[in-house]
Amino acid sequence: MSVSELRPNQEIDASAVALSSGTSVANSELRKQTLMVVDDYQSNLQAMNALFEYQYQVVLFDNAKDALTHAQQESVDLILLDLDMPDMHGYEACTELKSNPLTAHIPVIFVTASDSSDDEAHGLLLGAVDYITKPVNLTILRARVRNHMELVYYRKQLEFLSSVDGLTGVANRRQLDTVLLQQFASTIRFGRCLTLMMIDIDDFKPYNDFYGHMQGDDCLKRVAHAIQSVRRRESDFVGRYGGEEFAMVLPDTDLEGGLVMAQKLLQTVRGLNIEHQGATAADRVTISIGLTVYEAKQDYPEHISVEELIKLADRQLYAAKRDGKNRVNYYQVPKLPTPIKDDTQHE
Ligand SMILES: Nc1nc2c(ncn2[C@@H]2O[C@H](COP(=O)(O)OP(=O)(O)OP(=O)(O)O)[C@@H](O)[C@H]2O)c(=O)[nH]1
Repeated sequence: MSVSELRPNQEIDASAVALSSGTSVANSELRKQTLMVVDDYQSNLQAMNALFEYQYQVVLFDNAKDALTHAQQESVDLILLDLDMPDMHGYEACTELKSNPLTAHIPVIFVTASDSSDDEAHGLLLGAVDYITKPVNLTILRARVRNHMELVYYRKQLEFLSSVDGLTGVANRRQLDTVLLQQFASTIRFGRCLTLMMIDIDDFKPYNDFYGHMQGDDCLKRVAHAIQSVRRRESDFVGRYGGEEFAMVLPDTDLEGGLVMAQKLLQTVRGLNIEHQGATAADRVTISIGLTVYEAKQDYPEHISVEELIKLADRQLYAAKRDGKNRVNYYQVPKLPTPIKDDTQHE
């Protein structure tokens, strides 16, 4: 049977549907995986749509150029790609997909009338995960698509698990480093500003000593959750820096906005009202914050590194501890002519 003769497949494969649930462990929302089909024949597109629409979100393109643009902008899990298309050959499209960091991870299956083994070898060497020849055996096509979708699902689960801190559920240090590096690079490139906050639970050693390590873990989780809850924008990012220290990255946030967020953090953690008999600053759990704002300025020739940015925020964190804890200390890069010292930042 040729592709153009395909008919809707009424049988829904239960295992494939189960595997098409969302891509993150934390986010349990059910999301159909997305299958992109690129073929210049409308009848083939409609046939593929009919075959897969029950299991997957199917997006159809009759030309490679629009398909490539879509794949860069939207989430696509797997691509069925024709070889002979007027606007761009399938090999060329595959090469473009694989050379773009935004689309390189998307598996490509060639679906083509060419059954030459040289063509198949070439397609696979270009990075395609599979090569299917027309006329297509429907059962085999469905099975192959399902198998590759399964791999995509598990790969995404692994990616998610490897980026999350097991105890608190916020991003782990690895992910934090990656995001901070990306955001800082884009801040410099586009001449914007960025706030970095290093956040440390006060007197956490005495807390562990007094209440026990398990309750210490519980306290860490609650504080991490409270810090997360203060996020306002999609781009605001929280990660566990290590031990009882967290970091918050706020792109496009200046000193004023950063201090507002820091105040909210201090209040929110105090508002948890977690009793702490060994605390020096209050009778409950508090945090101290070291805040650095970086403003990319045209006339400021020296760009500091991410490591220096962290060091500057850490220095402010130590200063906040030294000044009595439960407060925020800050620094602006480039340094302001007269640094603001704002004593209203703490109780
Ligand atoms: N329960 C628990 N404790 C942790 C974890 N990670 C680090 N800690 C503890 O956090 C404590 C940090 O203590 P210190 O670095 O001395 O700091 P502190 O007592 O908070 O003092 P200040 O930072 O000056 O307020 C240590 O006792 C660590 O064992 C964790 O995952 N769970």
